[in-house]
Amino acid sequence: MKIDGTPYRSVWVDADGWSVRILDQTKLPWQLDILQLTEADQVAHAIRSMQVRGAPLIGAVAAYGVALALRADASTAALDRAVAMLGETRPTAINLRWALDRMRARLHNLPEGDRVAAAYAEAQAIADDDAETCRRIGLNGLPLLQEIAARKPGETVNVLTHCNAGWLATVDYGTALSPIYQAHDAGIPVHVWVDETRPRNQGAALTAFELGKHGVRHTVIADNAGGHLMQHAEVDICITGTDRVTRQGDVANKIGTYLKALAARDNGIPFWVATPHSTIDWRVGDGVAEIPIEERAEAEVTDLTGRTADGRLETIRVAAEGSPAANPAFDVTPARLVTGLITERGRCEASAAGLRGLYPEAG
Ligand SMILES: CSC[C@H]1O[C@H](OP(=O)(O)O)[C@H](O)[C@@H]1O
Repeated sequence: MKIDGTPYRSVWVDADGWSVRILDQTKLPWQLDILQLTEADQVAHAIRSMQVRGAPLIGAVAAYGVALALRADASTAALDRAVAMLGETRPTAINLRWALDRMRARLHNLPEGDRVAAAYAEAQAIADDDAETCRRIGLNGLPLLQEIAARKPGETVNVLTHCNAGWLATVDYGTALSPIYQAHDAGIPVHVWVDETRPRNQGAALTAFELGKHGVRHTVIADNAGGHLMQHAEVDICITGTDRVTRQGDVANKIGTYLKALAARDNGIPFWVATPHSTIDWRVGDGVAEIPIEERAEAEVTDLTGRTADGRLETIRVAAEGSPAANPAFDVTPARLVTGLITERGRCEASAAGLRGLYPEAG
């Protein structure tokens, strides 16, 4: 996607042919800092600190982290160390495990001398696959918005989304935002209610930034405003991303998603989840019982980072001194509250049968 006319992906190999470039998402929307990563340890830090974030992007960047590790040491021990280190950075998004498993399977049996080139090629394939997958998710989600527009000709289609599941959360195009970009580009009058998404404000900072740069009408709202807007017919559809979909259709996503799904169900509003194949965890059935939920630092809840009037980034404490905080970073929405899944292969109901229908090879 573009920022002020310049095309970007969220991760790419530098012109030097080996170092890895990322946008530092902890500085957006205030600063466009492009970081150069030269070692696997820096990739691990970038994922852990959320300089890069978003399930598909985490997987793609970790894949390049393996390539950087092998460039320094192509031994099997180094490969295993890199996979283990990168795999421990964040526990909920299954894309991380998916990408690392794919890299290990591709590289483990190769002669050491062939591993570096193969690692960069496989990481590039993962990145290219993600971009094309997300573009297709947009095409498969577009009819949902076209149907709403057809029901209310000339009126705005109002979409509510949570967190950031745009191109910044993927290699390109995004997942939940991909159908919105397609609709906007097709001339459908679309407006997006952007949940600020406490505590890290991925919505207010990143989704709003993305939509603004693409010219999509949007309004940032407090996380707790969504139910009210749904009660007053201000929301036609909810579309979110996900960090892990179970084989029965349960959905792990940013904390607060479950509450939005409850409000949507109570108000008869469709609640769709956009997911690439790399986010489906076929080994897990009951998401609430089985998906590990990342617990992040208390400071993310007690403190807030923003830009001062004179343009400086500053972090201030917003919670009472001495008060502890809890910070579960994700929750699980049971399949019964999900209207359907938007994938690169089409749309399906959030169920084992629905998923097997699109992915028969999953067995
Ligand atoms: C397209 S995946 C986006 C997904 O990832 C986000 O989590 P985080 O910002 O902590 O990486 C959030 O759950 C989004 O829905």
